Amino acid sequence: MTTIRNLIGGHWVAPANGAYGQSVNPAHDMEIVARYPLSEKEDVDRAVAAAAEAFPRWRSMPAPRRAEILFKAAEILSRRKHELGELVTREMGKVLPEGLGDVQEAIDMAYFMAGEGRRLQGETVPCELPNKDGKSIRVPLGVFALITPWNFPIAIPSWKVFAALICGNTVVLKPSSDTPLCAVTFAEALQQAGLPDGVLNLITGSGDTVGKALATHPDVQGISFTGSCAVGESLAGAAAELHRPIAMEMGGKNAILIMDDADLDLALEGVLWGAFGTTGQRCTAASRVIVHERVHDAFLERLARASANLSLGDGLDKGTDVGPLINRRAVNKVLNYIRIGVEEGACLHCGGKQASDGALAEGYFVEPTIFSEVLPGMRIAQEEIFGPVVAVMKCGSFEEGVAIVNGSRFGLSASVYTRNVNLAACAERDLETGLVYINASTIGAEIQLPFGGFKHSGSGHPEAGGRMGAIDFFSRIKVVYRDFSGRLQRAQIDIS
Ligand SMILES: NC(=O)c1ccc[n+]([C@@H]2O[C@H](COP(=O)([O-])OP(=O)(O)OC[C@H]3O[C@@H](n4cnc5c(N)ncnc54)[C@H](O)[C@@H]3O)[C@@H](O)[C@H]2O)c1
Ligand SMILES: N[C@@H](CCC=O)C(=O)O
Repeated sequence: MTTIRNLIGGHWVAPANGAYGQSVNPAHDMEIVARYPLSEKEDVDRAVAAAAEAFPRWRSMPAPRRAEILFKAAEILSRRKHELGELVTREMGKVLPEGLGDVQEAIDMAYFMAGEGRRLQGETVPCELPNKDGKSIRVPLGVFALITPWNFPIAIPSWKVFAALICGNTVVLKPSSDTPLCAVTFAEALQQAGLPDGVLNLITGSGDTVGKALATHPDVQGISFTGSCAVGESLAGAAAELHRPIAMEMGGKNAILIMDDADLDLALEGVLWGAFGTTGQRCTAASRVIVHERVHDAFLERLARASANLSLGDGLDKGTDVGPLINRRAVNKVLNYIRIGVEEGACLHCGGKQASDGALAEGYFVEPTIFSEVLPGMRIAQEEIFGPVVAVMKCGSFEEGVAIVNGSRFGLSASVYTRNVNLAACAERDLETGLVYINASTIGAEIQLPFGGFKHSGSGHPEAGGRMGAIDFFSRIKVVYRDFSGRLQRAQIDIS
């Protein structure tokens, strides 16, 4: 077990109150992975002060020089990929190939954002008057509060940290209390890469205390939040009052639509991976599957057979397909939704129980669960469960299928399986989600494009990835006019 500290102004320091919490291995809940500071407002104040102090020098460093540090961070993360991937599996529970993928996403993001250091351009435009020019430039905002969840414990901090830093901001990162050691190890890699003191600060502790104090701190200029709708929307109200920009990446109720002409082998793989990969704990997880009535029964039977063959276990074991849920609260939440589904009259087609045979009793395991005969309005088809539970529905046409997909308060990711190019094009146009996949599952977005949801899944600023998303959110545009005529030009033209 490791005892971790907060990172403030380049130093690893104990919390002022001396209080600690524990993160555990969700596959073996007796194994304590780390003790982490249960920080309070005082610690947040110190971290924000350190970030504010570091800001002027970091902002003045040319972006290509800032990029060199990010390139180095990418190299260090690559060298330490296996160690970090295993840590992700131990602290968060996802299977090792996904743990390694989590780290790889951070490496990709570091390289991508480092490249952006040479492309932080604005524009230069011709002016209406002679001897005058005008340009727009990108400038950083100042100190950013970065608040992150546990399900991508290295990748998600990296989305925010690298984008904020390359634009010249300094940051205070508040990771989830379920995965503090992952965040600390990530921050250590950036320190090793030569990041100046105070540019990245990290404070652990509860959301209600540390997260709230950070998001509402008077010296914070912007907030980037990824997590649940309930928390995100509460922060949005506070951010509006404080007049500061906030990006919110929140939950989903993502759907796969399978048409009668689809390649069913491909669709089956997409549903299995989308619904049960990461134990259903992705914002993009496929939790609704809408199947054309002509292929519904055959597909359902194949899906049930394939999911019954998935092997549950410790994600570090080679044969494991599905790891544990993050904690006991998550197990109770998922089992409660399974009970609700049964009460609502859906058919519990397979799974549905906590798995507790042998070593599984030591962890937070729930069987991959399929409900069939689900109606679109049922709670299991509308609310984010965030576990290995999928609701299968039937549709009679493409239009009906699209209406079911869109009949949700969420709008993060959707996919369609069809061999008909016209239907694929219509899906691309008509699906009301920030991400649309054609003949691929709802998960597995790439970092070089913006990532964000419509409706209650996001704030409409897709700050996670891509130039249009991240760079636009973490910088603002300043316009500069230079008049080098040396005289009053107003008289020469009708000008407002
Ligand atoms: N759209 C995306 O990109 C994306 C990605 C991953 C996860 N998610 C969503 O995240 C959720 C799961 O993550 P979670 O359980 O960690 O979410 P959560 O909302 O409980 O916590 C997210 C972060 O917010 C902090 N927090 C909690 N209460 C707070 C408050 N009052 N003020 C400030 N901060 C507070 C937490 O400590 C944590 O660091 C799911 O809903 C999932 O869909 C979304
Ligand atoms: N990057 C992941 C989603 C991250 C959130 O949970 C995906 O695209 O599936």
